[in-house]
Amino acid sequence: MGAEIQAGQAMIEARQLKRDFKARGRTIEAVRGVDIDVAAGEIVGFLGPNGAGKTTTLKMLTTLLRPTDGSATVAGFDLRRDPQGVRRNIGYVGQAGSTIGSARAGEEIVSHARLYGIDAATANDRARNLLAALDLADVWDRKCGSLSGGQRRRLDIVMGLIHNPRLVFLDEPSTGLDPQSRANLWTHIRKLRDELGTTVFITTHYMDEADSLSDRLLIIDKGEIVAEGTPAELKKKVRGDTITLTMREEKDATEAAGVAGLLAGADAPATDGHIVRFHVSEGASTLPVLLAELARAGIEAIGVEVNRPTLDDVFLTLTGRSLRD
Ligand SMILES: Nc1ncnc2c1ncn2[C@@H]1O[C@H](COP(=O)(O)OP(=O)(O)OP(=O)(O)O)[C@@H](O)[C@H]1O
Repeated sequence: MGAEIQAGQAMIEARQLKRDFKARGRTIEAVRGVDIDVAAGEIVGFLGPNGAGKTTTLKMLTTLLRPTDGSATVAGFDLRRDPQGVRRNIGYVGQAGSTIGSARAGEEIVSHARLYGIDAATANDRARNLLAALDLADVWDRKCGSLSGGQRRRLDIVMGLIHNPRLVFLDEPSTGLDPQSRANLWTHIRKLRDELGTTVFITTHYMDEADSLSDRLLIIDKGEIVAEGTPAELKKKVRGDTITLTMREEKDATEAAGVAGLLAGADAPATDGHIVRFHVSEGASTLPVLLAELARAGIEAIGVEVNRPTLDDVFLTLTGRSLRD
């Protein structure tokens, strides 16, 4: 048995967790030995570009995939020695969702709870409480397929929490939702932590989601953790502002990058099609100089933006690439 975990103690402690895949005679090092520490009661965002190793890591931590190497304790249970213990004490909400469209929401949750050996009366009580907590009190008799995208995602979360796990994994929970439903989902995830004390480990490739929802972030790239800290701490790593120029022609972008690279305090500009992006220590005072230099070179920008540092800039600074790539 794993001991009861108090707030602030380790809920996930992974050491050098590694997973290779063999495909067509090649070895793909999907996760190259990551250390992950999550304390009880935290909301931790796991952020990285497509193919970085988020899902593979999540599958290892939830016992769905065996690590090639390394060790982990999850919710107080050893991943290798007691995968059953891990499974019983975590919730997992995958990308695909777990509800059947033609089933009625209340019955669906109760039958899911019965799979965990929870008696019908307890399952009923818990289902009603969780539905109320996620603003779904009136969907009990509704068919799952008739719910909105946001409601259905929250219903998936209810399913993942029905056995009272202390730790829940959410794999890209807001993918496909409109901005308003996404913001609403974040409010509910925060409420889960605040009211039930649930530890939340959430994968996402949305920077705004990672930024506004997470207490702490882990950024993964090419199977390795490249940064870790609160969103504010990470953004402090990036000094200055980002200037983004949109040019009419791709060849203008190359020329504009040449001009921008000569400005005082500018780093090496990155071009992407018609777009040129670079950092300067102070955007507002650099802008007039930049526009004058572009005019002198006979090139005109059709769009100019100055932005404060984002998590994408953190990633760009660390890896030289954009998270969106
Ligand atoms: N079963 C598999 N067989 C072979 N290669 C795999 C397998 N699963 C994942 N990979 C590879 O491992 C790497 C990491 O994939 P993973 O799905 O963990 O990334 P991800 O960060 O979750 O990406 P996404 O945001 O696209 O879901 C990728 O190069 C992927 O192609």
